[in-house]
Amino acid sequence: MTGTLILVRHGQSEWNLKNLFTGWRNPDLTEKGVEEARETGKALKAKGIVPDYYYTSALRRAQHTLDLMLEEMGIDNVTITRNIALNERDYGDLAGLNKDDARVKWGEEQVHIWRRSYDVPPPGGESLKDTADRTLPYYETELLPLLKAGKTVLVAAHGNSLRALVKYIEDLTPEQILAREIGTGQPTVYEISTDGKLERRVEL
Ligand SMILES: O=C(O)[C@H](O)COP(=O)(O)O
Repeated sequence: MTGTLILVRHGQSEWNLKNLFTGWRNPDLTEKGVEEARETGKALKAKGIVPDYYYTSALRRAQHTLDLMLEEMGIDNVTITRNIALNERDYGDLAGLNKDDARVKWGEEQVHIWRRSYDVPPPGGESLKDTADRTLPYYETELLPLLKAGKTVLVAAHGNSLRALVKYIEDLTPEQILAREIGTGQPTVYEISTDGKLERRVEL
């Protein structure tokens, strides 16, 4: 029996809307973000998916996304595990800055390197590799045993913590993962075999 892993990026946040680097800062969802989370919850419900376990980060936008999805799925009274291992990449000194202002200040190329290189961290923050170094051990110790046992696990998290997981699960190169954008509210669904390997990606 395969396990099912559902990864969902939080809906649009107030800082996504304002085009600000967010990282570990803690804005909530916009109205559009609320709607995106609800739509994803409805899509999972329509597929008859009922998760056994629920995980999210320590940040409000991901927690709120999960709560809204559960509401749409008609699920309540479940245990939700929150852990900073699933937090967004820490954007360090860039957090709170406008992404276009940062391009003017440091140049398009430098900002692109900070945002989309694999192992160059922004000043005072984490690279995608640093993010993977906390996200993957958590996946391996907490989530993978459940998936190997055939459980369905729902994770509401962030663009870059999810990118770290997607890279590992799909065995992508740094170049491949950096070209992969995960939209707000977007689900990625995998079936994982009893030996912990990716069996297939499922389109919702
Ligand atoms: O933290 C942020 O600013 C965003 O959620 C992700 O930003 P990115 O697209 O620059 O990686």
